[in-house]
Amino acid sequence: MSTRSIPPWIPPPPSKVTDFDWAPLETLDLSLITGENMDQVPVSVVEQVGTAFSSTGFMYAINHGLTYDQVLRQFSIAQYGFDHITDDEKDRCVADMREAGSFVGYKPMGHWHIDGVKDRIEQLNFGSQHFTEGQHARYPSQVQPFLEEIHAFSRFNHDVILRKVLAVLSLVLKLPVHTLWDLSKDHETKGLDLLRFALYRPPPPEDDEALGGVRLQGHTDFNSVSILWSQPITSLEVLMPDNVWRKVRHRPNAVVLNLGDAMHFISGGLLKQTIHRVVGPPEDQQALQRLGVFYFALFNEDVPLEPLLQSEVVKKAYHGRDFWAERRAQGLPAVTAGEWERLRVRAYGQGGQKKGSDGHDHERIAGVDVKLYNSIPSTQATSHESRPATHNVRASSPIRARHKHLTETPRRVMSPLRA
Ligand SMILES: O=C(O)CCC(=O)C(=O)O
Ligand SMILES: [Fe+2]
Repeated sequence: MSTRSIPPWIPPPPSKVTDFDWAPLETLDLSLITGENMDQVPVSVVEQVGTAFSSTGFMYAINHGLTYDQVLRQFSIAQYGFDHITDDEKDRCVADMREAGSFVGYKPMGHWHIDGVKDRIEQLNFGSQHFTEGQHARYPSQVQPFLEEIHAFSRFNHDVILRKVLAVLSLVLKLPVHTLWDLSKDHETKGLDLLRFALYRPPPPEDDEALGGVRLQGHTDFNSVSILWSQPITSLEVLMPDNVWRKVRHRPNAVVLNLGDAMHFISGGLLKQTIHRVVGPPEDQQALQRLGVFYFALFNEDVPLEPLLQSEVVKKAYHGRDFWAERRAQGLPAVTAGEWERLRVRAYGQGGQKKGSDGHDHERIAGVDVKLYNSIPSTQATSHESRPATHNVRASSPIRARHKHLTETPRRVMSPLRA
């Protein structure tokens, strides 16, 4: 494999602000899952993961098998890409989000306009079906020399981390250990998995002002399992079961796992698609760019998002519910994983949301009510200095809103994306 020499990406220093009410997340030790087919799973792991994903819905995972240097190499490639791709190449490779509902390629800043505010997130998305040589031209020429390395890393996410997580989750659903893997394994021919590099640039103060410091609106991911490679900028927040946003603490060389809509549907709602968002970091990180590396896994595109009712626990969780009632009433089947992904990508951030009586933004996708959250206050550190700077300046910031008992109308902010 080529390992072209490029400047190493040095993780930015962690914030000195540490007195947050951090999200108390469980840690999955992936080395406990063994066997050639990654199907030897201790009972204690099944219990731990089952509890985590039916409550908080987020977990750390460690001992995945890559060294931190191997992971940082991907961050270096990502940074190199964002630093060197020319405007012409960005234009040439822009992802067809509106028509095809696909993130594959380059996502420019500002594709999402909400209430006149443009997002400040650039992305490069590598599709699992688009690593073959004939597909290389989809990607900017500046990153083409790295596609082999990116592909290998992407495969590692799928073939090791995802496979282990799906083995555990199949057992959580009391199904044969390979069930969820069998629905996901053909990602290079029938899948829409994405390896994503993302660069969050600090917004101009007026944008932060308008959006209350929120940079990616509270959302659920669209896919099955999201693998977020931990990075040091303190910005990711999870909406916990007690309805409080808590920050996810950086752990070097760990991943943060969460589940998306597709897993929620297929498990009859037993497994949670947890709401999360990205907010401005503490003062000492405000000026920094935030680089992210993510793997968004999905079931193969033709898999219907029907609950797996052969599982007794799924059946029980689904009792009295019908995710696809509206479609059935029109004589239509449940959507497939691919359809759901494309519909959400197309709609995302295009202004189709409506404010609900609960204050959240709602989008109707395939007859399902999809919520985008902005109005719940963030839990903050106890000291004044530790609050994100943007949260100190606005009368209507989330912090102030909390003190006003949430009487303000929530703002519409950029919704997230994918996954
Ligand atoms: O930037 C992050 O940490 C999370 C990004 C995210 O939630 C998404 O892209 O769906
Ligand atoms: Fe997300």
